[in-house]
Amino acid sequence: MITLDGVRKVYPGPVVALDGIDLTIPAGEIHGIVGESGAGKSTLIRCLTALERPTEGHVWVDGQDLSALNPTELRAARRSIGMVFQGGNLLDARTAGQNIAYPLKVAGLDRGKRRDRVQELLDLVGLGDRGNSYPSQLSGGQRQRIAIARALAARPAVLLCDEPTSALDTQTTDQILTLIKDVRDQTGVTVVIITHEMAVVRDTCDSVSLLEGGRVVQSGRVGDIVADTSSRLGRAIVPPPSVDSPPPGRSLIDLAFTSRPGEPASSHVLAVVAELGADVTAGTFETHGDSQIARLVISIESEKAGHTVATLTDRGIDASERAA
Ligand SMILES: Nc1ncnc2c1ncn2[C@@H]1O[C@H](COP(=O)(O)OP(=O)(O)OP(=O)(O)O)[C@@H](O)[C@H]1O
Repeated sequence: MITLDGVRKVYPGPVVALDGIDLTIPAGEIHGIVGESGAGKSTLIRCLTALERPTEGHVWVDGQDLSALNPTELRAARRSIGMVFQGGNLLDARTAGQNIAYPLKVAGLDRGKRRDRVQELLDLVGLGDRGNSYPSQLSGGQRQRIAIARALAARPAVLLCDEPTSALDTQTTDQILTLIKDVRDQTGVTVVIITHEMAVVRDTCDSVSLLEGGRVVQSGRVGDIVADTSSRLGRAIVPPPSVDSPPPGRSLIDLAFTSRPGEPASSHVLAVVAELGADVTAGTFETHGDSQIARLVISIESEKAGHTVATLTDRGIDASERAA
């Protein structure tokens, strides 16, 4: 479990990078941290590894208040925190196996136990026969698998991933995210993923926090956030479908709604759309838990657009005209 309690970080300048962060991430959860460049994501992750000390507040990782530890205790505590960076950050002059063994050597594990643990980790990340390969002989996805194995070597309670897939293509990204989920399922490790890719949040994270100007402006279960049609973050995670511009004289209207057991919204919404004489242009439907999240684009004659949005809104449907 990770807890941040009133964490502020002010750099000389002064630059307020974190402005009072309160956040709890339960054990075994995969939590995404999203936000624009400069929002404070890297500072937050550096505070979680104690590479950075908060100016105010406390960071608890796996039951330990990092701010209360002396340098020796901190070195030991860092072993319970694994880190994975964009691009892997492997040591090029060492083989995959030696990269994974390195933290075990630092931890003082004897050679035989190291060898067994390295093989176990290579198997865990699906590269059981690549221990003798150098990073330059591996693909980007394979290097990232080795980086994950190295981060897990000392059996950390927490795995911090800073943009783990942003250097990878879509297929490799999916494989790495599946691996992170499998690792969490098998080991119970708590995972924090910093990402600018909303698809990572949608497909992988249990919960998410949005940082803006060093503050958490929204935080919660991904399923709840995407089900909340008024949430900007929810719409970023499940975006409306992209469609071509409408022909002259017609306008597009975006609808967002959520169907839950006992509250099936789709037939109601489609009936209102038909009653108003609008056409359905495109739609996205996604299931999160027991909710079905819908984003619909409808088209209508431009002079009826204002009335259509007002009627839909009156009937409790989230609707907005798409800017031309
Ligand atoms: N060492 C530093 N000294 C002074 N200011 C810093 C330092 N590190 C970060 N900052 C500032 O703190 C703020 C937050 O930066 P941070 O790197 O945490 O944001 P970020 O969300 O990770 O951005 P990015 O996505 O671009 O990496 C920014 O205004 C940044 O310029």
